[in-house]
Amino acid sequence: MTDTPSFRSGFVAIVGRPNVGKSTLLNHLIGQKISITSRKAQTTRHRIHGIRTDEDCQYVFVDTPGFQTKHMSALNRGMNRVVNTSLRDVQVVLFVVEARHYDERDLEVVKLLPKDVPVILVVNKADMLDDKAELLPYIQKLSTDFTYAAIVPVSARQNKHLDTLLQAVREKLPEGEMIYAEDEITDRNERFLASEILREKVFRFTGEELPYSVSVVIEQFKLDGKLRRINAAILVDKEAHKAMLIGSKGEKLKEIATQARLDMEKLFDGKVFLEVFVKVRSGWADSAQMLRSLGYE
Ligand SMILES: Nc1nc2c(ncn2[C@@H]2O[C@H](COP(=O)(O)OP(=O)(O)OP(=O)(O)O)[C@@H](O)[C@H]2O)c(=O)[nH]1
Repeated sequence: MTDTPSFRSGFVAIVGRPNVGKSTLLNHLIGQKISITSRKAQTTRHRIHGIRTDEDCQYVFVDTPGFQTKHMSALNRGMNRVVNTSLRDVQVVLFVVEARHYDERDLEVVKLLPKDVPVILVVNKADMLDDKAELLPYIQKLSTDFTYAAIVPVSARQNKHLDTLLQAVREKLPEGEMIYAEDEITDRNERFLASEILREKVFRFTGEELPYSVSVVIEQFKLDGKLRRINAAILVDKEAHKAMLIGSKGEKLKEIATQARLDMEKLFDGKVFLEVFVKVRSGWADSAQMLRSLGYE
């Protein structure tokens, strides 16, 4: 008698301090770019579900924002709440750290790890170690801070050992039916994806000059036949930031909007008419109402 493995499914949260590679990991695990990565820390501010359906398992990933301890504005407090909330209803937590750097910011996240949900420690960027023998003592050190269900070194960027990771996750998921239809990749709509793309361009074209409090709001998203008409606002908290974004003769904003439009057209597979405004909103990062309107509860 052959023993076919039973189907398993469940929710998996990805947590870790900024810049450890959570978005990269998610993208590679689900094989499609839905969450935007950037070299600038903390670009992921929303929960994103990514779904991977294999023959014997469906993984529903929850991507949580980086855990920011440096600037505790209302925005960041909101983000910490998102981290907490997203850990409550999952079956497995992936705690991502870097192969080389482990500091007090990682320990802040350790404090949030649930005791009643299996936590798998994902040691990412293993490709950065010249000598792989460094891994073992490093892992030993990390495992004294928490009782992990498994520890898996990977390279998200190079797609290394992701199969091992998926296997480790599957073992911890309960037997059950598919949660989402097979062709659903993300539960985020085009409006959200448009704002993510624009936000990525803002960070890319302004480098380190702009603070993290910059935000993007899609004010209008209309389908006009096959054309998508999108009006977006980039919210900044100082006139100086507005000038920085607009650039001399509006060159920078034009470049940002053009690159964003091209990416949107590729993703939506259709023409996009994109208008982008820059607005100054003083003290917005501390406005509870603003947080709500951006989807943070
Ligand atoms: N060398 C190496 N770099 C990686 C790997 N995975 C991610 N990176 C890089 O690390 C940087 C941060 O990656 P992200 O995926 O944006 O990190 P994140 O944890 O989602 O960051 P936040 O959104 O700030 O929380 C990017 O420049 C990635 O290309 C990896 O396996 N190896």
